[in-house]
Amino acid sequence: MDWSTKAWESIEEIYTQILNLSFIKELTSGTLEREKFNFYLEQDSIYLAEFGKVLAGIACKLDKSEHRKIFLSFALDTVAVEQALHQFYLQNRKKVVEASPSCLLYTCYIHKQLATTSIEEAVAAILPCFWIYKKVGDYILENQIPGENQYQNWIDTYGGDEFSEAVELAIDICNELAKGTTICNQNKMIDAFVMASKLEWMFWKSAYEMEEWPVKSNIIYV
Ligand SMILES: Cc1ncc(CN)c(N)n1
Repeated sequence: MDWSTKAWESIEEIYTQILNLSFIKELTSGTLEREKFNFYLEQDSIYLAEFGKVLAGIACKLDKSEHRKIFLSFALDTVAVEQALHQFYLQNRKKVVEASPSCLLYTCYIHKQLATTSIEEAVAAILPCFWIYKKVGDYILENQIPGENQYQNWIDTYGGDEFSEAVELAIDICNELAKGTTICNQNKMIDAFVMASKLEWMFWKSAYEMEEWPVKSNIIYV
């Protein structure tokens, strides 16, 4: 069994719980309140900015030039496509938004992986960002009720064939890196993959709840 098969089997339950989230159910039916979707997109813009930096950082650490090129293209293309999607829905709204606790936790986690763990673990930590979104996009495409859905543009970005190519490349690189490393490190890669998958679940849950910080501040800038 290759590394990615074991990794996906390790998160089957988390994935099922993602599909059962109200956010995903209402995105599928198109009934998700726009306010919750906008909250999600604003937090996702913060997430994607950090995700892009981590992808570029991973590229710098990869030994194979082919892998480096792929990660640099992820940093440029994939993130650009997603940011364009945000502009479509938010019409370049320039609201200053603070990262929610879950968003901050997730972005700090992927930066921590890049800064303090092996390159294999760092790559494993970003794989759920690709793979879970692809699965969720396909799931929504297959299960949505035919007709107008105000979130169709979002659904089409992740479901269907275009995003698949990037996802397959990311999975293949993980498998190749896993093959070239120790069993112990392969297991650490699984841990990173599982943790990032939990953080994906939290990110959607926190968007639906429009998560706030439990303590407020009254910042006075100079
Ligand atoms: C939180 C999150 N995770 C993953 C993706 C898809 N790259 C995203 N846009 N946002």
